[in-house]
Amino acid sequence: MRVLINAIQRTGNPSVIGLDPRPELLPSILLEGAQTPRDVADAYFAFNTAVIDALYDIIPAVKPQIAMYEALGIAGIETFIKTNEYAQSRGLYVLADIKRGDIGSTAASYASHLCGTPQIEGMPRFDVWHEDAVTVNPYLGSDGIAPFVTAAVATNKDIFVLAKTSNPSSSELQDLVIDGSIPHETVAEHVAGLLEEWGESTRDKETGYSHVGAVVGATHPVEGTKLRKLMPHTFFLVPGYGAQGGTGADLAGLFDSNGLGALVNSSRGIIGAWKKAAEIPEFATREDALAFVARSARKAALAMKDDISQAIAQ
Ligand SMILES: O=C(O)c1cc(=O)[nH]c(=O)n1[C@@H]1O[C@H](COP(=O)(O)O)[C@@H](O)[C@H]1O
Repeated sequence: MRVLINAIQRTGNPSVIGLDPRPELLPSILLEGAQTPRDVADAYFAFNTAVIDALYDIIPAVKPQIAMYEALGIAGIETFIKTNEYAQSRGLYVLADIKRGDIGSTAASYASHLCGTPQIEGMPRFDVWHEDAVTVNPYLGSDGIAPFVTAAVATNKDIFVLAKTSNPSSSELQDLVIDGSIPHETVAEHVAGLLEEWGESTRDKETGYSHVGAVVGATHPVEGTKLRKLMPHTFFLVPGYGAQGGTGADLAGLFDSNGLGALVNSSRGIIGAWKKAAEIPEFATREDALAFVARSARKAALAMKDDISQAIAQ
């Protein structure tokens, strides 16, 4: 996590902005005349670059969610990749939200998201996705995770594994108490133990954090605070702030004693901030619309930064 931690310290801002474009989050002028997936994907790219340009100096990272891009097929995937490349060129850490999980041999192919295409003799590896970290699902256990850990260590990148997710029905599985376990623990707490174990050999001496992070939703602050204590070497990605109801007050227990250890995500709350403006002007041109999106996103991101600083200072 050293690269991410350096970026957080450089900006003094442990937040990540989710690049999750959808048609309803774009000013309609950007989609005027759109007839094909490529037209929509091009509008998404213009939208993303406007947001990145507005924020790159005040945030450490972006988190593009692949679902929104996959929905557009090849044109969408191209926009996802171009967005990642553009964000990296602006100095941002790209945490790609791809949530993969499969048997070991297939996971090894998915892990090429981090370490490049599988190597065939005489052929170089291609870093096709331009990602610094990915999200991973632990449901298949250690053989589904190991290839990602190997890829992350080989490339000095990171993975973030789902532990306690922000959605309301996460309790259906993650809060189940494992009968017979001593001390009694929930499934999420058991995952916490596994994450410490999976990351152990990859810990950075200076920061104490491994290459294996955990996803812990801001919407479950009591459980999150418990998980923070169970995972002293595991950096948290904290989604659920903003649009899902998580607030600054919910974040305090998720950071470590140095005010590090967590990266708080907001997607709709920032890229859709323009829709909440007291007055939305008629946009005469696409440039006007993008400038308004950019200004609103910056204002919302600065407010989020302040909110998190206050939570850490508590
Ligand atoms: O892995 C994630 O990022 C994630 C995990 C989780 O528990 N909850 C969660 O909302 N997310 C993602 O975080 C983003 C949240 O978006 P907003 O609710 O718009 O801020 C989406 O891209 C979700 O897919």
